[in-house]
Amino acid sequence: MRQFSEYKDVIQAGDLVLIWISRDNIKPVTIATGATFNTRYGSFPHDDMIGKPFGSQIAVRTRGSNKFGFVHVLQPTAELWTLSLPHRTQIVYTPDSSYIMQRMQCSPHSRVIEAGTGSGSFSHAFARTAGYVFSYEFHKMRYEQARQEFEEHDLLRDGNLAITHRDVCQDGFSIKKGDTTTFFDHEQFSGQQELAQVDANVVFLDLPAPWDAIPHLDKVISQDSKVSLCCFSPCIEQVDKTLEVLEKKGWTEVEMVEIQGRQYESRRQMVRRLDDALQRLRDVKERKQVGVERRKRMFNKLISDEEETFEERPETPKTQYNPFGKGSRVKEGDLNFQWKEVSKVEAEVKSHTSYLTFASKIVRKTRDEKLAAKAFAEVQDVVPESALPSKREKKRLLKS
Ligand SMILES: C[S@@+](CC[C@H](N)C(=O)[O-])C[C@H]1O[C@@H](n2cnc3c(N)ncnc32)[C@H](O)[C@@H]1O
Repeated sequence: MRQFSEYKDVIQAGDLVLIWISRDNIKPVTIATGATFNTRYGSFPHDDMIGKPFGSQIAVRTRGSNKFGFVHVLQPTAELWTLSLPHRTQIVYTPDSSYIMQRMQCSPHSRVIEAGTGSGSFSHAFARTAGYVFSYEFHKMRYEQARQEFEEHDLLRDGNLAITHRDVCQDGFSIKKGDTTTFFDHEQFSGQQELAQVDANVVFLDLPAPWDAIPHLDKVISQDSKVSLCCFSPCIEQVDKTLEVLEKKGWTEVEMVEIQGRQYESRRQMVRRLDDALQRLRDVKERKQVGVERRKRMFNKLISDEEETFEERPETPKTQYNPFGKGSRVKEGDLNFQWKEVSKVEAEVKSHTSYLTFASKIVRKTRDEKLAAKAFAEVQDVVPESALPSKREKKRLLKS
């Protein structure tokens, strides 16, 4: 079973699981009979997890107390892997990777180039969505670690990912036999070909100097379909240099985007009217007047040397409803009052990770009439006759 792209119901020995201890603490563990997973909340025997459905809560009694510690055992997904993977580099997080993939229309039809691999965070997301992923890393140790992880996660042999040890800025993206790569390990590619057909239509560059890698792309990108590119750069100076090369190399539709995650706090606020404010002022004035009169009476009693008696504090009616805070408390959303939805946004932006520079390229701009006719024929099978263009319209479209 491909652990990151197929689902199963029950945990078995040998499965990679992600153990959710807390929101910031998720640990990848391979389940083994007789093994134990130790945390500060207690020791969890793997045997308690085997046979349970994924997502189960596993509880153990904390030693020396009557309390229980618990964890949740989750099935691996690209998103959870991003939160739990061992960091070897800065990584791309899900808010960025999901946006980038949808902007580049990444789908099972996509052949992706990713450089560098880094900690393999984005590689997992790409591998789940794309048809094939070519990932490149020039740091030998990071290459080895990522290769081993991809192997353990079934992304290589039976999967749709290949990693190549390469400095793409210097040596480009072409892969040939003899290179340090997992590409030719795949049975399906173990034929006679010497040079790999990369044919990428999605390119993602998370490198310090993407402008040095971009000129090498022409040799490996698709000649027949639109190619989308995204460069992930933390500094605006890098964006500037990238833009220069993109223009020189004929990339179009260039756009720079920055993702800024913000926390919105949404709640309901009671609707306050002018009448409410006037009522509140009258109320305050009335209470003040009662107090002044009471103090005046007490003072008169003192100087007239009358026997001191404690006057009962006059009962002032309790405010039933005060939209300005004090008085009877009204629960947020109480149906007896009117409310409006409001939201508060965090004042500071905390999440700048990088600037995303998008561009696209169409290499062969001539129209393949046979392919167009085939596409029309395919559309005809799924679209009702009435929604299709007339014969004359079709001819005109084909000519245009
Ligand atoms: C920020 S990390 C990539 C993180 C990755 N996107 C992730 O989500 O885990 C950048 C990686 O690019 C690699 N790198 C830098 N320059 C390179 C080059 N010229 N060729 C190949 N890899 C390179 C670095 O070794 C590093 O591992």
